[in-house]
Amino acid sequence: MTQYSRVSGSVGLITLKNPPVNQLSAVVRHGIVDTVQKALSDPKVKSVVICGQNGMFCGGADIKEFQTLANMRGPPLIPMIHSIEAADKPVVAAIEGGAFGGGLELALGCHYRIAHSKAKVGLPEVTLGLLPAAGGSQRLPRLIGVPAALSLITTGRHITAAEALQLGLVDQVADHNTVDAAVKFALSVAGQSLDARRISNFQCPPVPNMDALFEDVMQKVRTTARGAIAPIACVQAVRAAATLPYTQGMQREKELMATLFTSGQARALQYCFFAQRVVGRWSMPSGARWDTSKGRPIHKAAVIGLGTMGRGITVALAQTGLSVVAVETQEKQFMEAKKAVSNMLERGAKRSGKPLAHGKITYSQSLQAVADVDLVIEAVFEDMGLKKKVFQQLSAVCKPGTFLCTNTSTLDVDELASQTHQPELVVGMHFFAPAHIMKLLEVVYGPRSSPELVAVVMELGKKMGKVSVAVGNCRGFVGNRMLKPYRDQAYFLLEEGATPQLIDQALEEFGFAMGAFKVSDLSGLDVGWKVRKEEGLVQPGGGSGKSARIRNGVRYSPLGDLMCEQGRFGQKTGRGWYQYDKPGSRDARPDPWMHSFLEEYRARHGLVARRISNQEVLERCLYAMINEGFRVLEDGIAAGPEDIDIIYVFGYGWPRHRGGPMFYANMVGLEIVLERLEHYAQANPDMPTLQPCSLLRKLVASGSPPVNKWKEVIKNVRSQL
Ligand SMILES: CCCCCCCCCCCCC[C@H](O)CC(=O)SCCNC(=O)CCNC(=O)[C@H](O)C(C)(C)COP(=O)(O)OP(=O)(O)OC[C@H]1O[C@@H](n2cnc3c(N)ncnc32)[C@H](O)[C@@H]1OP(=O)(O)O
Repeated sequence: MTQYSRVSGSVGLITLKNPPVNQLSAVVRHGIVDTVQKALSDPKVKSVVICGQNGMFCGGADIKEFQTLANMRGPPLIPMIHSIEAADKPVVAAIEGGAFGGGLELALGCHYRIAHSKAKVGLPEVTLGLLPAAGGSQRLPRLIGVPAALSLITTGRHITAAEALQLGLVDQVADHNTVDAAVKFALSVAGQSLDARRISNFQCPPVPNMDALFEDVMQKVRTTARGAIAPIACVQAVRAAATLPYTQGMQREKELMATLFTSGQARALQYCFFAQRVVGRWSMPSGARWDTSKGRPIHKAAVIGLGTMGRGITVALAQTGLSVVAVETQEKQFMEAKKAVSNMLERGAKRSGKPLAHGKITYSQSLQAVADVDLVIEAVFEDMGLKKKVFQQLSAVCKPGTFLCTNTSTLDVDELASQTHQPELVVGMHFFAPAHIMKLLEVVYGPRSSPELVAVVMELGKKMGKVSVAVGNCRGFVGNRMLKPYRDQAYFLLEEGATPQLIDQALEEFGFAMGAFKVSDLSGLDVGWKVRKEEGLVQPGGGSGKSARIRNGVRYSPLGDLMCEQGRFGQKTGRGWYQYDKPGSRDARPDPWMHSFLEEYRARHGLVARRISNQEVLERCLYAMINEGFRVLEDGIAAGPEDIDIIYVFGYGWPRHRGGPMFYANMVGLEIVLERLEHYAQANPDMPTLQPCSLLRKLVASGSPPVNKWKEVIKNVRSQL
């Protein structure tokens, strides 16, 4: 786990060996303590280099050890790092690949840091619901100053070696062999005084108006944290570094960490870390899996339809370095799209510092231009007739073996596949707007989809920087399917006495970026109206009599339809569930009109408004969504709860520190979720989405196992079907 050797005559070389990222598990910590001791006590050794094997310095503490305190055995990190800093021989960290969390804290305990030019460093503990508690919150501000340390520690962002050098976080950047450079450096500093190299002895560089700085940062962090506690603790810890002597600062770091370490938020965020990796190991009901299915390289791709989604997808593809053929048949849209894509690429290049990808795109107004591409993503208007036609044409035009993907968010992928000669080469690629920014990609396979294609698309998603989740084909796939009962409950609550602001506030206090009604105003009420009209659900004036609020025997709220009849489509018309200064404006303000609209609606339907509590809003909206999540699992549409949770965290604004809807259900307690659903279902027999799903009942009957054990119960349930 830790290898020791003497190199170049007088340099003790310690190599961390713990795949995959040389995380600081107990045995590695043991190894470091032992080998440092060995190097320091060997008179032939004049200086020491610490490096990691396989081009990776260290990914930090072993997060798996955090699952239970009982797992945390072995030498603790803090004294281990102190003993390195206190050493009387220079210790140099040779950082290849990355130094993250405890890995960077270890490097900060060394007297010098040399990083490879491609290495990255950071303190991402905040993203795991923690803070850098092996002295990182105290040493980093002393080394690089309070503002830069606050920026790194409160966001957890990874920075490049070049930025680290500029900040003074590393002393040298190496272009070639970092360990050789570090050994050479170690030889050059042997015997030199280390007084000025021990960071814990430093004072934080003075900052003018320190109080104002911290107040300002705290306010910003509180706004962006949406209820997460770790970013706030991070600010408090850095403040301790700026205002207290080192030992007292360390004490404060420890106290703050103790609160975070056992918090539900830390559990949720660490669950998300591993869930994100679990979904990469996709599987299909056929038994095809990520490790047995091989894709093939894609050199050239095409996008059909350059509306908002098509433009974003074109940009995302071009940014991966692929050649892209962008097709739009309508002249006006074609011209506008070229300009828009170009602007998006320029903004992206500015943001990322990467070269412009203009040259990668060829534009065409003819579908014939895609004849030689390897993969096509169709992003035309959401209309089954139109999409079918496009798929028939693609099937005729493209070379055999071309993968055909649809960006539909609502339509049946299998029906589209059946329009082609090779339905096994068709899948859904459900991007989220804006497609070049949003991280989520739902990869929708049908019963005939080839595993090779799923492998190709999952890999392509990764190249585009997306978190791709493979799901089965059903109405709304996973994300939108679960969103429907959530939205329905929000509408029903309006009928029963709530206001859009009351519901949104409850959801935003829970941690959602936006409540259900603000989201509806943003995406446009007319989108759902069009779908409902096509489904024959809309009645002029909302309908009348008892049946006005019932469709197909289940409760229906015509409120959204009535809003649309009044031209209230949301932000785009300046009026929706809220009012806006002007069409296109984003600043939602409560609209007094809504009050009379709802009162008149309730009077017409004989409804008496009652007081709705935040608790009821959360229980009805979230538990209805979670209940649908259990159905999704039961139907085999998602492979596991992790898939659902990652879809919600990355695509639907679910607060990450609550771990996703299924993890949240587990945290609340499945028996409580079941009991509340039963309660609401009994009170609302016309709302079948509140009837607890049989998988939920079975999980409760099986003793409510933790979320990572659900798959076993699901397997049993499915084998009985
Ligand atoms: C009353 C109670 C009081 C209790 C007080 C307790 C005090 C405890 C004191 C602790 C001191 C704190 C120390 C420190 O501050 C805390 C930390 O260091 S937390 C960890 C910080 N590090 C990170 O967050 C890095 C996480 N990793 C990554 O970001 C990436 O993995 C990477 C390093 C950038 C590499 O990325 P990739 O190359 O893309 O590889 P993957 O991400 O796919 O990972 C590959 C593989 O490795 C597993 N893994 C990665 N990092 C860790 C880790 N730190 N620990 C364990 N496992 C890790 C990852 O899960 C993958 O495995 P797979 O899922 O594929 O099996």
